[in-house]
Amino acid sequence: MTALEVDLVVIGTGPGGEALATGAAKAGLKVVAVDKHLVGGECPYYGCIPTKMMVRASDAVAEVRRAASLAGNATIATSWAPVHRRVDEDATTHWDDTIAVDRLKDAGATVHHGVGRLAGPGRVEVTTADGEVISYTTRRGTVLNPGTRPAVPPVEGLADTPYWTNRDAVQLSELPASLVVVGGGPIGCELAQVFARFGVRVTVVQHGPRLVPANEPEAAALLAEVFTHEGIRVLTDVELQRASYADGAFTLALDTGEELVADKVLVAAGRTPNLDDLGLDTIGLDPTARTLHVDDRLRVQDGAVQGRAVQDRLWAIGDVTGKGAFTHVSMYQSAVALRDVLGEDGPAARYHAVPHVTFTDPEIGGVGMSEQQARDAGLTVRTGLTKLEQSSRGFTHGPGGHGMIKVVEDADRGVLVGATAVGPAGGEILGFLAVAVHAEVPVDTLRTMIYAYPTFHRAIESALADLF
Ligand SMILES: Cc1cc2nc3c(=O)[nH]c(=O)nc-3n(C[C@H](O)[C@H](O)[C@H](O)COP(=O)(O)OP(=O)(O)OC[C@H]3O[C@@H](n4cnc5c(N)ncnc54)[C@H](O)[C@@H]3O)c2cc1C
Ligand SMILES: NC(=O)c1ccc[n+]([C@@H]2O[C@H](COP(=O)([O-])OP(=O)(O)OC[C@H]3O[C@@H](n4cnc5c(N)ncnc54)[C@H](O)[C@@H]3O)[C@@H](O)[C@H]2O)c1
Repeated sequence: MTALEVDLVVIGTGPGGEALATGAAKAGLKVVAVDKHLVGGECPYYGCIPTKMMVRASDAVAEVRRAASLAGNATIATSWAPVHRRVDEDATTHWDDTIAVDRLKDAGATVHHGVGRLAGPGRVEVTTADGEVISYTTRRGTVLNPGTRPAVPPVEGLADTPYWTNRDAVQLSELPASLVVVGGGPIGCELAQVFARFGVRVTVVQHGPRLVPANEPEAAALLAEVFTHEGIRVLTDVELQRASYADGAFTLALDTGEELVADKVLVAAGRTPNLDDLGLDTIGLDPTARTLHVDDRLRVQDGAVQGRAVQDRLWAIGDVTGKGAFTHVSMYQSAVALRDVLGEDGPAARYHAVPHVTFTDPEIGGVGMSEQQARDAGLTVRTGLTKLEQSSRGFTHGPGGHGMIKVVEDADRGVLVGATAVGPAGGEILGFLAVAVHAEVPVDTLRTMIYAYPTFHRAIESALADLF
């Protein structure tokens, strides 16, 4: 075993870990970054980037189909080949991270492909891909950014079938004729719509009462309506009881008595945090935990003792902090933690205005609290809602113009604490609402400004007028 001393070890290079390692190395620290798979993490290779390329393609298909009622005959002979090519070549360079590794090395970091584990306070053990074990003592500390992997629900027989996860779904070169998507969260919904628009017969099995449950129920209802209209079968409040695979077909038994038969099954039923093989027990933390407690500088806390760091100089960022499993949260935390690592001043992390967008069509953007969360927090809540179709822009847009704006006000303070924007550009409209929630802009100010006509965002004015 080789023993070395460095300033900082970053275990896991998701988007935040990669950025933090780069920043620390550029600032002159001796940095080691270790990833057991690809530098950059889930987002560029199996998550955001490839799936948004797929979404872009399926939106193009939908727009061609809508053109018929707007501009005359248009037909499209869909092909998955260009989608696969873009994902394979442009997005992931064949799932090869050489460019990212070189970028990190150019910044001055040492990069290992291997597994990093804590080995007691201030110590990290790295087992490289070729079996070498290096023991690092860290002068500044360690940053944990291990991310998550797909969770597999404990359904009888499922583990023995060749089910897909998001990792398989983004690598497809050909599409199946039929697909069951298990899970109606963002991954399940984005991919269900993509594949359906390319001609796959899709059924979504969601064990909760609605799709995309992290969003307002009105948004979920609208999405279910659009899915049904597009030919996607949406089953909510159903439990998958058994799964089997034989002769090239999956059979899924539901608690309703129905048996679904499909060519493929995509499991998109949540994520398992990569905390179980990180050596957390060597510093007194529970390796079976689902999240790591962090303070507003991302220092890992002893969950049992309020305000006590588990050890000096251990940070965690990204999905495992439980503050929102999004790339922008990982990146935001990365910047806050980097300042702390470097001993620089700057704003602490706040999460009152975390935005999120599910890139279905319509896009579902949300920021801050839902109405229910605001009520549960004991706020005096007023809400306002307007349908996009009732706005001039929604009306002129015609097909594909479904959407809504919902705003949630803390009436005692007269500020928005949450908002939802659903529509063709829901994620972009959300930007306006994110500023309002983040900066706590008074509702009176929002009500008395000028909204360009006829934009989608002008519907925000109507939602504000509806507050009661
Ligand atoms: C299909 C899909 C679509 C998504 N779309 C979006 C989107 O549109 N927008 C958005 O904001 N978010 C999206 N996300 C979520 C986003 O990918 C994650 O929030 C983001 O990657 C941040 O994760 P992270 O920084 O926690 O780490 P991850 O990206 O999960 O990376 C963690 C890294 O740590 C490595 N690692 C783990 N344990 C060890 C260890 N012991 N030693 C060494 N290395 C280790 C892993 O190999 C991995 O490379 C999507 C996710 C999926 C799955
Ligand atoms: N556009 C985006 O920002 C985006 C896109 C995709 C993923 N993500 C991130 O990745 C995370 C993981 O996404 P996800 O969709 O896998 O997880 P999720 O936890 O958000 O949703 C999974 C869904 O599966 C359902 N489910 C769980 N077990 C089930 C079972 N046995 N049968 C049927 N349904 C079951 C749950 O009710 C839940 O609604 C998300 O929380 C999100 O933060 C973000």
